[in-house]
Amino acid sequence: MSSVCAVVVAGGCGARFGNPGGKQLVNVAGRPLMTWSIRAFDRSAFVSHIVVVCPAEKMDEMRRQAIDPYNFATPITFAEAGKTRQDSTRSGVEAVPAGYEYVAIHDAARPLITAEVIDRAICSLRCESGVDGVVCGQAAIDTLKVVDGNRIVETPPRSRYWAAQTPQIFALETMRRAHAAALADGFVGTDDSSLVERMGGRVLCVDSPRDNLKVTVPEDLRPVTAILLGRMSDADAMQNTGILTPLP
Ligand SMILES: Nc1ccn([C@@H]2O[C@H](COP(=O)(O)OP(=O)(O)OP(=O)(O)O)[C@@H](O)[C@H]2O)c(=O)n1
Ligand SMILES: C[C@](O)(CO)[C@H](O)COP(=O)(O)O
Repeated sequence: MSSVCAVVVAGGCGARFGNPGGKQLVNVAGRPLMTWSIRAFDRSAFVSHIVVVCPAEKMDEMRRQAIDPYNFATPITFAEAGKTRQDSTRSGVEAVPAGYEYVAIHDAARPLITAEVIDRAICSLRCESGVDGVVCGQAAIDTLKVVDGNRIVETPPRSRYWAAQTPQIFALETMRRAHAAALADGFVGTDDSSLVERMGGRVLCVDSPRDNLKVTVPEDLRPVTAILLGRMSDADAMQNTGILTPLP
Protein backbone atom coordinates (compact mmCIF):
# COMPACT_ATOMS: atom_id res chain seq x y z
CA MET A 1 0.00 0.00 0.00
CA SER A 2 1.20 3.56 -0.74
CA SER A 3 1.48 5.16 2.66
CA VAL A 4 3.90 8.00 1.94
CA CYS A 5 2.95 11.63 1.34
CA ALA A 6 5.66 13.94 -0.02
CA VAL A 7 6.00 17.54 1.13
CA VAL A 8 7.97 19.60 -1.40
CA VAL A 9 8.94 22.95 0.11
CA ALA A 10 9.07 25.75 -2.44
CA GLY A 11 8.31 28.71 -0.21
CA GLY A 12 11.69 30.43 0.02
CA CYS A 13 12.41 33.78 -1.58
CA GLY A 14 15.79 32.68 -2.96
CA ALA A 15 17.70 35.66 -1.54
CA ARG A 16 21.10 34.07 -2.28
CA PHE A 17 19.98 33.17 -5.81
CA GLY A 18 19.15 36.81 -6.40
CA ASN A 19 16.40 36.54 -9.04
CA PRO A 20 13.53 38.94 -8.18
CA GLY A 21 10.93 36.23 -8.98
CA GLY A 22 12.75 33.61 -6.89
CA LYS A 23 14.30 30.41 -8.25
CA GLN A 24 11.52 27.79 -8.27
CA LEU A 25 10.19 28.66 -11.74
CA VAL A 26 13.55 29.30 -13.40
CA ASN A 27 13.93 27.14 -16.50
CA VAL A 28 16.48 24.35 -15.97
CA ALA A 29 17.07 21.91 -18.80
CA GLY A 30 13.67 22.74 -20.29
CA ARG A 31 11.49 22.62 -17.18
CA PRO A 32 10.88 24.84 -14.15
CA LEU A 33 13.36 24.00 -11.38
CA MET A 34 10.66 22.78 -8.98
CA THR A 35 9.06 20.54 -11.63
CA TRP A 36 12.06 18.20 -11.56
CA SER A 37 11.62 17.54 -7.83
CA ILE A 38 7.87 17.00 -8.16
CA ARG A 39 8.46 14.67 -11.12
CA ALA A 40 10.74 12.41 -9.07
CA PHE A 41 8.10 12.01 -6.34
CA ASP A 42 5.41 11.49 -8.97
CA ARG A 43 7.47 8.53 -10.21
CA SER A 44 8.03 6.98 -6.78
CA ALA A 45 6.40 3.61 -6.25
CA PHE A 46 5.38 4.50 -2.69
CA VAL A 47 4.34 8.17 -2.79
CA SER A 48 0.63 8.67 -3.48
CA HIS A 49 0.11 12.35 -2.62
CA ILE A 50 2.30 15.44 -2.95
CA VAL A 51 1.87 18.64 -0.93
CA VAL A 52 3.65 21.64 -2.48
CA VAL A 53 4.39 24.43 -0.01
CA CYS A 54 4.60 27.95 -1.41
CA PRO A 55 3.38 31.50 -0.74
CA ALA A 56 -0.40 31.88 -1.21
CA GLU A 57 0.06 34.49 -3.95
CA LYS A 58 2.25 32.11 -6.00
CA MET A 59 0.02 29.02 -5.90
CA ASP A 60 -1.83 29.75 -9.16
CA GLU A 61 1.33 30.63 -11.06
CA MET A 62 3.18 27.56 -9.79
CA ARG A 63 0.29 25.25 -10.67
CA ARG A 64 0.02 26.81 -14.14
CA GLN A 65 3.72 26.75 -14.96
CA ALA A 66 5.28 23.92 -12.97
CA ILE A 67 2.51 21.34 -12.55
CA ASP A 68 -0.38 21.47 -15.05
CA PRO A 69 1.71 21.10 -18.25
CA TYR A 70 3.33 17.88 -16.98
CA ASN A 71 0.33 15.55 -16.46
CA PHE A 72 1.52 14.14 -13.15
CA ALA A 73 -0.40 11.04 -12.03
CA THR A 74 -0.09 11.75 -8.30
CA PRO A 75 -2.62 14.14 -6.70
CA ILE A 76 -0.97 17.44 -5.80
CA THR A 77 -2.33 19.94 -3.26
CA PHE A 78 -0.88 23.15 -1.83
CA ALA A 79 -0.06 24.46 1.63
CA GLU A 80 0.93 27.97 2.53
CA ALA A 81 4.61 28.71 3.14
CA GLY A 82 5.87 30.31 6.34
CA LYS A 83 8.60 32.78 7.16
CA THR A 84 11.34 30.19 7.67
CA ARG A 85 11.91 26.80 6.03
CA GLN A 86 10.87 25.16 9.29
CA ASP A 87 7.58 27.12 9.29
CA SER A 88 7.01 25.90 5.73
CA THR A 89 7.72 22.26 6.48
CA ARG A 90 5.40 22.46 9.52
CA SER A 91 2.65 23.84 7.29
CA GLY A 92 3.24 21.06 4.75
CA VAL A 93 3.27 18.34 7.40
CA GLU A 94 0.00 19.68 8.84
CA ALA A 95 -1.53 19.58 5.35
CA VAL A 96 -0.82 15.86 4.78
CA PRO A 97 -4.21 14.22 4.18
CA ALA A 98 -5.58 11.72 6.72
CA GLY A 99 -4.44 8.11 6.49
CA TYR A 100 -0.73 8.57 5.71
CA GLU A 101 1.87 6.81 7.83
CA TYR A 102 5.00 8.53 6.54
CA VAL A 103 6.01 11.97 5.28
CA ALA A 104 8.94 12.59 2.90
CA ILE A 105 10.11 16.21 3.10
CA HIS A 106 12.12 17.55 0.16
CA ASP A 107 13.57 20.89 -0.97
CA ALA A 108 12.05 21.93 -4.30
CA ALA A 109 15.51 23.40 -4.90
CA ARG A 110 17.09 19.89 -5.12
CA PRO A 111 16.00 18.97 -8.66
CA LEU A 112 18.40 16.05 -9.16
CA ILE A 113 16.67 13.69 -6.76
CA THR A 114 15.39 10.52 -8.43
CA ALA A 115 12.52 8.13 -7.75
CA GLU A 116 15.06 5.33 -7.21
CA VAL A 117 16.81 7.21 -4.41
CA ILE A 118 13.47 8.20 -2.84
CA ASP A 119 12.19 4.61 -2.93
CA ARG A 120 15.43 3.19 -1.52
CA ALA A 121 15.24 5.64 1.40
CA ILE A 122 11.57 4.80 2.04
CA CYS A 123 12.43 1.09 2.06
CA SER A 124 15.25 1.65 4.61
CA LEU A 125 12.79 3.37 6.95
CA ARG A 126 10.08 0.76 6.54
CA CYS A 127 12.39 -2.24 6.81
CA GLU A 128 14.17 -1.35 10.04
CA SER A 129 12.22 -1.51 13.30
CA GLY A 130 12.55 1.19 15.95
CA VAL A 131 13.58 3.88 13.46
CA ASP A 132 11.77 7.25 13.45
CA GLY A 133 13.24 8.64 10.27
CA VAL A 134 15.91 8.56 7.57
CA VAL A 135 17.98 11.37 6.11
CA CYS A 136 19.46 11.17 2.62
CA GLY A 137 23.05 12.34 2.68
CA GLN A 138 26.70 11.65 2.12
CA ALA A 139 29.54 10.73 4.45
CA ALA A 140 31.95 13.70 4.55
CA ILE A 141 34.70 13.38 1.96
CA ASP A 142 36.60 16.59 2.66
CA THR A 143 38.77 17.13 5.71
CA LEU A 144 36.72 19.25 8.08
CA LYS A 145 37.94 22.20 10.14
CA VAL A 146 36.35 23.86 13.15
CA VAL A 147 37.12 27.57 12.89
CA ASP A 148 36.91 30.70 14.96
CA GLY A 149 36.61 33.43 12.34
CA ASN A 150 39.07 31.97 9.85
CA ARG A 151 41.45 30.52 12.47
CA ILE A 152 41.38 26.72 12.61
CA VAL A 153 40.77 25.48 16.13
CA GLU A 154 40.25 21.77 15.46
CA THR A 155 40.39 19.08 12.76
CA PRO A 156 37.72 16.63 13.90
CA PRO A 157 37.64 12.98 12.77
CA ARG A 158 35.87 13.05 9.44
CA SER A 159 34.46 9.55 9.89
CA ARG A 160 31.84 10.93 12.28
CA TYR A 161 30.41 13.52 9.86
CA TRP A 162 27.79 13.38 7.12
CA ALA A 163 26.40 16.15 4.93
CA ALA A 164 22.60 16.08 5.16
CA GLN A 165 20.42 16.49 2.09
CA THR A 166 16.74 15.92 1.43
CA PRO A 167 14.50 13.96 1.20
CA GLN A 168 14.21 13.37 4.93
CA ILE A 169 11.49 10.82 5.68
CA PHE A 170 9.71 10.25 8.98
CA ALA A 171 6.79 8.55 10.64
CA LEU A 172 4.16 11.27 10.19
CA GLU A 173 2.98 11.40 13.81
CA THR A 174 6.57 11.60 15.07
CA MET A 175 7.25 14.55 12.75
CA ARG A 176 4.06 16.29 13.86
CA ARG A 177 5.01 15.89 17.53
CA ALA A 178 8.57 17.09 16.82
CA HIS A 179 7.25 20.23 15.12
CA ALA A 180 4.85 20.96 17.97
CA ALA A 181 7.69 20.61 20.50
CA ALA A 182 10.07 22.80 18.47
CA LEU A 183 7.40 25.49 18.21
CA ALA A 184 6.69 25.34 21.95
CA ASP A 185 10.42 25.50 22.79
CA GLY A 186 11.32 28.15 20.20
CA PHE A 187 13.81 25.75 18.58
CA VAL A 188 14.76 26.43 14.96
CA GLY A 189 16.88 23.87 13.14
CA THR A 190 18.45 23.91 9.71
CA ASP A 191 16.72 20.67 8.71
CA ASP A 192 13.74 18.53 9.72
CA SER A 193 15.72 15.69 11.25
CA SER A 194 17.16 17.93 13.97
CA LEU A 195 13.63 18.40 15.35
CA VAL A 196 13.22 14.65 15.78
CA GLU A 197 16.80 14.14 17.06
CA ARG A 198 16.30 16.63 19.91
CA MET A 199 13.28 14.58 21.07
CA GLY A 200 15.53 11.51 21.35
CA GLY A 201 14.23 10.06 18.06
CA ARG A 202 16.30 7.48 16.19
CA VAL A 203 17.15 8.80 12.73
CA LEU A 204 19.48 7.03 10.29
CA CYS A 205 21.55 8.44 7.45
CA VAL A 206 21.03 6.71 4.13
CA ASP A 207 23.53 7.08 1.35
CA SER A 208 22.35 9.32 -1.47
CA PRO A 209 24.26 10.30 -4.63
CA ARG A 210 26.66 13.22 -4.36
CA ASP A 211 24.88 14.89 -7.25
CA ASN A 212 21.69 15.55 -5.21
CA LEU A 213 22.71 19.22 -5.27
CA LYS A 214 20.71 22.17 -3.96
CA VAL A 215 20.37 25.21 -6.18
CA THR A 216 21.28 28.03 -3.78
CA VAL A 217 23.29 30.50 -5.87
CA PRO A 218 23.19 31.06 -9.68
CA GLU A 219 26.48 29.13 -10.17
CA ASP A 220 24.69 25.98 -8.98
CA LEU A 221 22.63 25.98 -12.19
CA ARG A 222 25.65 25.05 -14.28
CA PRO A 223 26.34 21.56 -12.82
CA VAL A 224 22.64 20.89 -12.26
CA THR A 225 21.76 21.69 -15.89
CA ALA A 226 24.71 19.64 -17.17
CA ILE A 227 23.65 16.60 -15.11
CA LEU A 228 19.99 16.82 -16.20
CA LEU A 229 20.96 17.18 -19.86
CA GLY A 230 23.41 14.29 -19.46
CA ARG A 231 20.67 12.08 -18.03
CA MET A 232 18.37 12.98 -20.93
CA SER A 233 21.00 12.17 -23.49
CA ASP A 234 21.81 8.88 -21.71
CA ALA A 235 18.12 8.01 -21.91
CA ASP A 236 18.05 8.77 -25.62
CA ALA A 237 21.19 6.72 -26.22
CA MET A 238 19.79 3.82 -24.20
CA GLN A 239 16.83 3.54 -26.52
CA ASN A 240 19.27 2.80 -29.31
CA THR A 241 21.77 0.57 -27.50
CA GLY A 242 20.00 -0.86 -24.45
CA ILE A 243 23.22 -0.36 -22.49
CA LEU A 244 22.92 2.83 -20.50
CA THR A 245 20.75 3.27 -17.41
CA PRO A 246 17.35 4.91 -17.97
CA LEU A 247 16.47 8.54 -17.15
CA PRO A 248 15.07 8.47 -13.63
N1 LIG B 1 10.42 30.18 4.21
C1 LIG B 1 10.91 29.19 3.44
C2 LIG B 1 12.30 29.09 3.17
C3 LIG B 1 12.75 28.05 2.34
N2 LIG B 1 11.86 27.19 1.81
C4 LIG B 1 12.31 26.14 0.88
O1 LIG B 1 13.32 25.35 1.48
C5 LIG B 1 14.20 24.86 0.48
C6 LIG B 1 15.66 25.10 0.91
O2 LIG B 1 15.86 26.46 1.11
P1 LIG B 1 16.90 27.33 0.29
O3 LIG B 1 17.36 26.65 -0.90
O4 LIG B 1 17.89 27.82 1.23
O5 LIG B 1 15.92 28.45 -0.34
P2 LIG B 1 15.64 29.92 0.07
O6 LIG B 1 15.24 30.03 1.51
O7 LIG B 1 14.66 30.35 -0.94
O8 LIG B 1 17.05 30.61 -0.17
P3 LIG B 1 17.68 31.88 0.56
O9 LIG B 1 18.06 31.44 1.94
O10 LIG B 1 18.84 32.21 -0.30
O11 LIG B 1 16.60 32.96 0.57
C7 LIG B 1 13.87 25.59 -0.83
O12 LIG B 1 13.24 24.70 -1.72
C8 LIG B 1 12.97 26.72 -0.37
O13 LIG B 1 11.99 27.11 -1.32
C9 LIG B 1 10.50 27.29 2.10
O14 LIG B 1 9.70 26.48 1.62
N3 LIG B 1 10.06 28.30 2.93
C1 LIG C 1 17.45 20.85 4.65
C2 LIG C 1 18.72 21.12 3.89
O1 LIG C 1 18.53 20.86 2.51
C3 LIG C 1 19.78 20.17 4.37
O2 LIG C 1 20.96 20.39 3.68
C4 LIG C 1 19.18 22.53 4.08
O3 LIG C 1 19.55 22.74 5.40
C5 LIG C 1 18.18 23.58 3.67
O4 LIG C 1 18.77 24.69 3.07
P1 LIG C 1 19.45 25.94 3.78
O5 LIG C 1 20.42 26.46 2.76
O6 LIG C 1 20.14 25.48 5.03
O7 LIG C 1 18.34 26.89 4.05
